[in-house]
Amino acid sequence: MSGLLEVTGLTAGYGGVRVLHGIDIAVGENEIVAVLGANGAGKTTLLRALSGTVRSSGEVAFAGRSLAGTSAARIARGGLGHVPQGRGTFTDLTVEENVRLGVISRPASTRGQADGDVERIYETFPVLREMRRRPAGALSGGQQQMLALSRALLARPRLLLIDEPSLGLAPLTSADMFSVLARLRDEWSLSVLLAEQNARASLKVADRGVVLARGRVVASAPAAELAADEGLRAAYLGESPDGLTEVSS
Ligand SMILES: Nc1ncnc2c1ncn2[C@@H]1O[C@H](COP(=O)(O)OP(=O)(O)OP(=O)(O)O)[C@@H](O)[C@H]1O
Repeated sequence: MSGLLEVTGLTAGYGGVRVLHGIDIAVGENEIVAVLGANGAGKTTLLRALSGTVRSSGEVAFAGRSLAGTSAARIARGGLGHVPQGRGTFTDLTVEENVRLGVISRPASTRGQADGDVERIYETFPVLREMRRRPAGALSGGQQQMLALSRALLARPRLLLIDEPSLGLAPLTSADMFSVLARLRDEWSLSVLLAEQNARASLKVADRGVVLARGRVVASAPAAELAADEGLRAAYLGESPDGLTEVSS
């Protein structure tokens, strides 16, 4: 598997307080990698550091190029999309206006195909077509998450960084959300780096998982292996050893 994203020794923090202490992580082409960890482990900071929205040091290579010193805008245009926690939809704008905001981050050479991609998005998420003239604030939480994903897709990313897509969603909606990610990976030829507290559900769709604790990688393994490791889940993911208590998100 070729490494689309290769990160070595990544450190980052806020105002002089270091939060990430030398992270190594890789994502291959068409791979879904789940970054797991309890509250405050550093998942969000890792995604921010990769998208250039938090300053970091260390080596980050994306599609064979170093991202050192690259601005957040260039990183986005270079194919690394970021769907932050909280979705960031503009509730007064219509669904379609929100979707089309993604065009701004598109490489200039692909702007001509934007209409075709909007159509493809509506094929992927028919409910967004039905609601396209409605304000985004009228959508449910799960639909808003689809909208945030759509906007990111319109920027034509090769890798999507997605922060806690299941946050605040009812369990069934959140299960749908994870299966949507697997579909997007296949239909849009994407790789996905997913930050999640919901270990069990995210490991069902992920190929591999990486567990963070206090800003360090404490485990990295195929998803099935991590899912079966009850001791690890109890130690770092807040689940009971019998595996019956799912982490609430
Ligand atoms: N903007 C910020 N300014 C200062 N400290 C921050 C900021 N954002 C996060 N932190 C701190 O960085 C550490 C890691 O937080 P981060 O949000 O990356 O963890 P997380 O694993 O994503 O947790 P959560 O699931 O709660 O989002 C925490 O100690 C947090 O308090």
